[in-house]
Amino acid sequence: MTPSDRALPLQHFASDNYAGMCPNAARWFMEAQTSGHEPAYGEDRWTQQVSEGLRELFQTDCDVYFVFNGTAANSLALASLCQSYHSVICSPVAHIETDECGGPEFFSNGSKLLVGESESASARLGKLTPDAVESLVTKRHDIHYPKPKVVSLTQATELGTVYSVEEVRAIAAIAKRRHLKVHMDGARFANAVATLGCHPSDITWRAGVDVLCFGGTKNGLPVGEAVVFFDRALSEDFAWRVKQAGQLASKMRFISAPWLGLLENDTWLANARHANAMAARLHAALRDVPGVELLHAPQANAVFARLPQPAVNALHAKGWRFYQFIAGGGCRFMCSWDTRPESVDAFAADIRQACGA
Ligand SMILES: Cc1ncc(COP(=O)(O)O)c(C=O)c1O
Ligand SMILES: C[C@H](O)[C@H](N)C(=O)O
Repeated sequence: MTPSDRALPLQHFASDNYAGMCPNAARWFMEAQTSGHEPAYGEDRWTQQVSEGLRELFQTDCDVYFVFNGTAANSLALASLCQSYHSVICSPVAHIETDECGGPEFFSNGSKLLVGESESASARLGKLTPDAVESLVTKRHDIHYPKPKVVSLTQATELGTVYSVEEVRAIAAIAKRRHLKVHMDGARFANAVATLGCHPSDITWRAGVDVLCFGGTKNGLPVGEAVVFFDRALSEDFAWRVKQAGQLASKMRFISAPWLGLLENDTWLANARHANAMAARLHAALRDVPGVELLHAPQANAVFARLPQPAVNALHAKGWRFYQFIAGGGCRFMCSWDTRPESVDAFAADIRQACGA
């Protein structure tokens, strides 16, 4: 039986971007839709309500903006933290380095990304490490070197791992000591909080993070990421930066209202917990399949594995979609808020068959 023969529509393991809108987000989207005429450009009641909701969630008076996607969120947030002659320290597998097509450099008018290398186990798991940050910050102080100004962490990382509270604090402590700002690419922030079981403030402003790009798209929204400044001094004029970049939605309510669906009853966490659980289910199902080399245990909603190319080809021929270009390491099997256990089991069965088990 091929995936297309299955009764339910096929679900893929390429990206959590493949999933649709979760029911709660959809309900709020329709609530905003059926209201008739409403103020534009963020002056609507839903945008105000969800901004207040995020301040309550993070337990601090943070400044909140909404943009269409994560690349814009990261690029504009970084541009607001540094000048063109500054540099941003990130991990070698950081999305801002590998998958944003120079957006951060473009929107900051030239800030350079400095890749923090380390031989440590953490670095091999996609994390930026304190020693890598310290090494880059102290490497040079001459006028020819783009002055480090920001440290960027991805939480959860591009390799599906999660910084602990202590790890975030350790990097932020170096950043503060070296007068750097801390940016967090939180495209999968919900998945990290679900894994850690901590309060969202514990791995953000309480740990020293200055700005969080809070991903909603991968968590069940149709579109839309929140840029959350925990230091309002850093968001001065950010609204104009958003407008100039073409990221200010005129009908902002259709981005912000679905966010209320995520915040309601902590749906954002429930969606993330489910996606993480599906990754754990897939990892367990693949553990004893001959030919499958599991790269590391999942800490969020992705499983990374190396498969023989013929098996990859056979899976693609059966209609399964998944990426092989992430972080230069094997196949990435990404689970979403709506991934069904049956889809995981069917995919694992096809992997087993493709590997000749
Ligand atoms: C870690 C990470 N950061 C940011 C993004 C945002 O990318 P996009 O501009 O595709 O929404 C993504 C992928 O979507 C991602 O995986
Ligand atoms: C890889 C692609 O850029 C997207 N961020 C994803 O994670 O699917």
